Amino acid sequence: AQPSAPDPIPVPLRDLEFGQINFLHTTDTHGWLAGHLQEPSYSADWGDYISFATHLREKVEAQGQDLLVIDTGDRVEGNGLYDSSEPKGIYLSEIIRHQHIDVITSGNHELYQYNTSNNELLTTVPNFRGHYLSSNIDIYHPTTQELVPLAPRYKKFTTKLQGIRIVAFGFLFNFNGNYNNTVVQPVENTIREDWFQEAIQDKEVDLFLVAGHVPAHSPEYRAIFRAIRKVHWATPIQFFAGHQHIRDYARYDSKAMALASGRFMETIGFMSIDGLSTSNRPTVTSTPVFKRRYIDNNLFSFYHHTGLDESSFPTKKGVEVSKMITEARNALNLDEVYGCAPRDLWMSRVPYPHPDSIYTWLETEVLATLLKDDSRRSVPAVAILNTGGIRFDIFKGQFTRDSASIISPFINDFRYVKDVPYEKTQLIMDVLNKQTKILEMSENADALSMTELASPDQRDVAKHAASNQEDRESQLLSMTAGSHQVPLVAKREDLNIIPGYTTKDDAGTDGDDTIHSPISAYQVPNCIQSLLPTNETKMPETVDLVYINFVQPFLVLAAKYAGLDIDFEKDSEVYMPNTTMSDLIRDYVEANWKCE
Ligand SMILES: Nc1ccn([C@@H]2O[C@H](COP(=O)(O)O)[C@@H](O)[C@H]2O)c(=O)n1
Repeated sequence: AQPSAPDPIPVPLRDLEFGQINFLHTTDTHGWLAGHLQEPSYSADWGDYISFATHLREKVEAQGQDLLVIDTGDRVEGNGLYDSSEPKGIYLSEIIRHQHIDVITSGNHELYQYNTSNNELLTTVPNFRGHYLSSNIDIYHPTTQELVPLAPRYKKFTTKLQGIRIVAFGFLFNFNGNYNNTVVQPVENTIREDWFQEAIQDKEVDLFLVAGHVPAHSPEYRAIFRAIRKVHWATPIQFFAGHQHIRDYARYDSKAMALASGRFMETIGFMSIDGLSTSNRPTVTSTPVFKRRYIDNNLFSFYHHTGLDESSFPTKKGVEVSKMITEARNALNLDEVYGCAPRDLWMSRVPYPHPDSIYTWLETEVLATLLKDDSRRSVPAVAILNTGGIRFDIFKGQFTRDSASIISPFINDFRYVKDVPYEKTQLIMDVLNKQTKILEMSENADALSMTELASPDQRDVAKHAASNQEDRESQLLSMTAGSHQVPLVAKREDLNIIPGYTTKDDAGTDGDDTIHSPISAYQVPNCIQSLLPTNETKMPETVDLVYINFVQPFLVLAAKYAGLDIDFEKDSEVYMPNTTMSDLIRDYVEANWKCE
């Protein structure tokens, strides 16, 4: 772990149940390779994970079993270790490559920016040659301009000890926010292509492995499941899922399961399958047994599951990689303190609006006091921010350079359109926040869903809110299938049961390795707004409609619904040039949150 990482708290744990084939899975790590430096439950780093995988491999191989390591993308954007170097990510790929990963895929975040996808093609794919799969992404090669697959579409391989024959794919969900140097083909079209149909015709297969940056419960994975089942009615299929930032497990039939392993290096997913029929060991009965576990990413869990301790656990490589992370963090000055947060500010642990909601704070403090374009000083404005642009809670205490990247990593500009009737801006806000269903039924249904404006785990909170009438009234949900954060060391006095993930999934409520008490999650809107200046006594007739540029495609639709004829491409201009949300937050912290 990193030198400043808090020690994990001893807690009651459920064991791993090993099988013939075992998997470790990460997804949506978003640069958090140092682990969580303010939360003991998730305080192990990538070096510890390397040691953990090494020991587990030794342990299962000693029993004649196999272990595969999977990563399903969104390794970038979301932490100072990636976002605060210039260019971004100069340390990250070098650190990640030290983990042996058997199947690795791309997420949507690898494709938002031209440089990120090129770096994927020119660095990460070669680093994981033979393991990186890309079934539905093509890229215009930066030198030849030729459209080429980002990586091989699929592979067939056999496991080291048992020779289990696996056909593996690597998918991305139907993403359309990529920069125009990449092409993401919808999954439903990809599975009609000859290469995919040929791959699934193979009769010499013991297991299909579908790794992807695709939610476990999703139309895309359903489609792949159906396509494989049309040809192989009984061959086991193991899906590895991501993107929604939640712990989740989907059961498609008795031989096809999907595991999603959370976000931000909080969770190491574990999966085992026993009773596979293989060419070496054909079995006739065979309904294989699938077991899943969501491991809290900390050394207490790692020691427990490997049966090792402080002195026997660290491997040479693991220690070296932890050191590389420390050095990178130092070089990037990630511990530089901008100020001290006087209290916790939560994304979804409190309702919105609320004095402890990060969104209320942004509206009433940060945007209200700092969002001003010099050339538009005298003009009132309505500023719109998508809640998904904010990625993490703020914890009471030191707010560092790292915190700024963690809270708001994106390089989104502010833009504005002038002379928009104030009333219309409120209609627009209504559409962005409330009219999702109408928009989804419209002809643009495939293109945009307003829920993309919110943070990914909110889709899960919304799902549970809709299915739980009682809780709906208060919008309070106990932590069920979802993600969300444990408030640091909020330890209960009675037992060592600390708040955290209490996952409910298709296999029940016993998936988490750590027995936690639940925490709450509230729904928040897709977008929030601030009227500037805030001391206006009466509502202005017209305003500058200011927005973060990620919102623009959604605004185009919402403005149409509100009866406005705005050509956002032509009529909008940059507001506060060279300023991002992260800059505003940093300025606010420096000016207002002094450390005692
Ligand atoms: N420039 C960006 C990019 C993304 N977002 C928000 O993040 C969501 C996607 O997050 P995942 O980690 O699940 O891929 C997206 O839907 C937006 O809400 C953003 O605000 N700005």
